[in-house]
Amino acid sequence: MVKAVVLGAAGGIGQPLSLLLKTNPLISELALYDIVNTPGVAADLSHIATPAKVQGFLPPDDGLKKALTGADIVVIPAGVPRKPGMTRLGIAFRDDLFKINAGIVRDLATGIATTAPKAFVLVISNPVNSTVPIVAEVFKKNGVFDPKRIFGVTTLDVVRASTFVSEILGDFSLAPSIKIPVVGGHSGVTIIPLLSQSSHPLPSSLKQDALDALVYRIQFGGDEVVKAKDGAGSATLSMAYAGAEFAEKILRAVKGEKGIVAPTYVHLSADKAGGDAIKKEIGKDLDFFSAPVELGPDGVVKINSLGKVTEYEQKLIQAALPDLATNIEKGSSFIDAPKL
Ligand SMILES: NC(=O)C1=CN([C@@H]2O[C@H](COP(=O)(O)OP(=O)(O)OC[C@H]3O[C@@H](n4cnc5c(N)ncnc54)[C@H](O)[C@@H]3O)[C@@H](O)[C@H]2O)C=CC1
Ligand SMILES: O=C([O-])CC(=O)C(=O)O
Repeated sequence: MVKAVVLGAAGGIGQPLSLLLKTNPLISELALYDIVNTPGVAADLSHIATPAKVQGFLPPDDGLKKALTGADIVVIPAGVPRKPGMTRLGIAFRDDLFKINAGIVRDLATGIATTAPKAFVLVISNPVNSTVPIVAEVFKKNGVFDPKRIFGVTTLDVVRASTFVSEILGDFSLAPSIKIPVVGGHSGVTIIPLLSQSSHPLPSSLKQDALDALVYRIQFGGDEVVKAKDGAGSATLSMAYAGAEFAEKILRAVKGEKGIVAPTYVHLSADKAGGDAIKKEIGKDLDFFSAPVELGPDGVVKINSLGKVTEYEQKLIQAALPDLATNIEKGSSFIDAPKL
């Protein structure tokens, strides 16, 4: 029996993500929580002939607690998305996104820490580089922090890398089999695609400016969608796909499947030796980093090395570090200093 919970289940990501989780045969119970509309979304999904029993919950009558009771895996796409002109973190508009989402994530994390502290927590809400540290701090405050069980979902960057490389290779049918580690964090220059390790090498004729453009497209893929949606939000459907894919990997690992590895943004103490090795590779003592992580029944088994990186990729890593450090500090200090 596996109970999955979606917090923010009525939103742009929440609805298609809940649909995909409802169709996952590994899930037997699906609880949908949001501040609006979950009874309708749950009723709708509950007619689908798959095993998961679906229920919707709202804040009144302890809805969050009821949704989370007995949870094995909790996915959090709650919060506001970007509008054109906003970035995920930083000054002005971006601070508005952080301010709102930081408080939402803190409150939801408190609910998980007090009701389902052993659940795997998958954080989608932006800015991921800061919201994951918020969850970690809340768990520490409640004395239940287990770094092996808290994940920032960076799968959309991995999915985009596969898709965009398939385009360059001129064969979309390759997209599902192209594997590229994308490491670092989840915003702008903190997104580091290690294209030299692609399972399907880029053409040797690819010029430097085309490589730069590809890296830029992976780092700022979110902007493409924000612009195209023209005020109606950011990526939702591709994110739902990516979130469901990552959740499925966790569930397969829990069931005992071995050798499942996925890039994800974790606290580097989740595997002390592996985490220390990453710190050495990047040359900085960061608490969080997205690295290829081997998953098992209790979450993180091993944080894998970044492997052989080119000089170009080492520069991308170095360019990411200042932002990452600032983002992590911003999230971590939010719990101790809630006044912004
Ligand atoms: N990690 C990633 O790769 C990605 C992350 N995102 C982020 O995901 C988040 C959600 O995006 P969308 O679904 O497009 O937004 P949305 O606005 O369509 O949906 C958000 C949902 O959260 C709900 N919500 C707000 N406060 C809540 C609370 N306290 N408890 C429970 N639910 C609450 C809202 O009612 C709404 O239904 C945003 O922060 C966005 O930036 C988006 C795309 C990719
Ligand atoms: O760009 C955004 O704001 C949403 C996001 O995280 C993405 O699409 O990768």
